[in-house]
Amino acid sequence: MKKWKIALLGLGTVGSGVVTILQTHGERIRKQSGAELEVVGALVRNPAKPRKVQIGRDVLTTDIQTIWEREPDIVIDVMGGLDPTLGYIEEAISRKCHVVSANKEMLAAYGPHLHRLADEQNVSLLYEASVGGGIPILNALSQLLHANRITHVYGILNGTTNYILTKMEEENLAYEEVLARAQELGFAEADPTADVEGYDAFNKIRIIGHLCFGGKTQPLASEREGIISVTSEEIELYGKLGYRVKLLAVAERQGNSYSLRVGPTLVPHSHQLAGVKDEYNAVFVTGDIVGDLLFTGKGAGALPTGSAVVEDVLQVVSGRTFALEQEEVGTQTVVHEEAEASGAIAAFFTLPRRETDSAKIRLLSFLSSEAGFLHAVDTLETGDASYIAAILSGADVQVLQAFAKHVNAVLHLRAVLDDRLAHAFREADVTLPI
Ligand SMILES: NC(=O)C1=CN([C@@H]2O[C@H](COP(=O)(O)OP(=O)(O)OC[C@H]3O[C@@H](n4cnc5c(N)ncnc54)[C@H](OP(=O)(O)O)[C@@H]3O)[C@@H](O)[C@H]2O)C=CC1
Ligand SMILES: N[C@@H](CC=O)C(=O)O
Repeated sequence: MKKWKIALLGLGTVGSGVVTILQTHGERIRKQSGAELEVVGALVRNPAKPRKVQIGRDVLTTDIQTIWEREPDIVIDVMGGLDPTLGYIEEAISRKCHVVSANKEMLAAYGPHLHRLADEQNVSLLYEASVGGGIPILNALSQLLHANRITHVYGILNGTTNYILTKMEEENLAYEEVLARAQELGFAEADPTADVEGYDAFNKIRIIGHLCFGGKTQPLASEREGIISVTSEEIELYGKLGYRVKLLAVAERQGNSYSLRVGPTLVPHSHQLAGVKDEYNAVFVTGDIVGDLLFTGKGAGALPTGSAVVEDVLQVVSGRTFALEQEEVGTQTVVHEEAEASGAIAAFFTLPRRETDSAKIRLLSFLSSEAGFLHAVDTLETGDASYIAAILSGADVQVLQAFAKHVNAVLHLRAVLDDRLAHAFREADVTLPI
């Protein structure tokens, strides 16, 4: 039986999950793969820190040279970040180590570069855990959908924000409280700003973009928005209109180019993505031959993510690697507002209490007659403010923004994922809640 020496870079949430799986499933892994996996080193910052797994003190090191001296066959990056991680991974490849990584930040920025180095050294590079936790989405895109041209990918790709949005809606908990819980559960990034401001989901959709549309593209950050502006009042009002707010990541082929976008999006209660709750992720893929596919599972946490890492290690043992899409398409950058101008858009207005009822009436009357085609509207009053939620087609974003300013309202615009609205255009009959 061939022995494979493994070095872990990092032994936190995911690294501990990997070690746990190797310990609990070692016998099964040996039988299934015909390989003996041995952890010969684990790079950490603080070797004295209590660990969630039993591991020999001599395995831990703070010195990368010690890792190289142990001559690993496979290096697993569960450490995260760009610096010094990228340098370590370049070094690992130059030493002809196979690489498995969970590090979406690094792969979104340097995936094509690392693929080139890995190809030159003829080693495997796999990173299933970087997108969708335990869901085998990248293996499917990279290895099982070659004949298909992927036309769309819609995903809930961040467990932390999906957990926050779910708990805000179902348990009426405050944003800060749920974020703290997500951190305790090990879902959130070291700096949770990456989760709540949409950078993490953007990195993941960018990695999907490389695999579906090729690696030579540089999308702009202006297409990314997180959930920090989403309030419980907004969730409640859109809920009354039949929608759930989800942080959706979208990659879409457009002719010979494609667009990437991340933002809070209204998903109708009847849509499969609306039922994806807590830390679960889901990826909706459309191929030109196969049609629609839906992948779902836990998108964060030690064991789901550890499972993806260990399965990648077994792919390495079988001689497999990920491959980028070969048919390059150019990139068309779609700015958030433009993306929505052609279809439906959701507008959420907050009017401070000091504004008179007349501002609310003017706003409702503008929405019903001048702002575009109004599909649905509802209002909510609290001690502090009045809220108006509207779903419109054919609205001019600049006109909406100007009118909001005119009546001293704060406006948040959201994308809407609802094919039914195209058909409902000019058929709906909306009664104003005045
Ligand atoms: N948590 C999750 O659910 C998921 C995480 N990921 C990704 O997996 C990676 C790891 O995440 P996670 O396990 O949550 O992170 P943690 O913060 O829990 O663990 C990071 C580990 O890396 C070590 N480390 C960090 N920087 C250095 C450094 N400069 N030198 C040596 N060791 C270092 C830490 O050492 P020490 O323990 O001594 O501090 C720790 O063991 C990240 O890329 C993350 O984005 C991907 C999918 C899901
Ligand atoms: N912070 C990430 C962890 C997994 O990628 C998330 O919440 O999804």
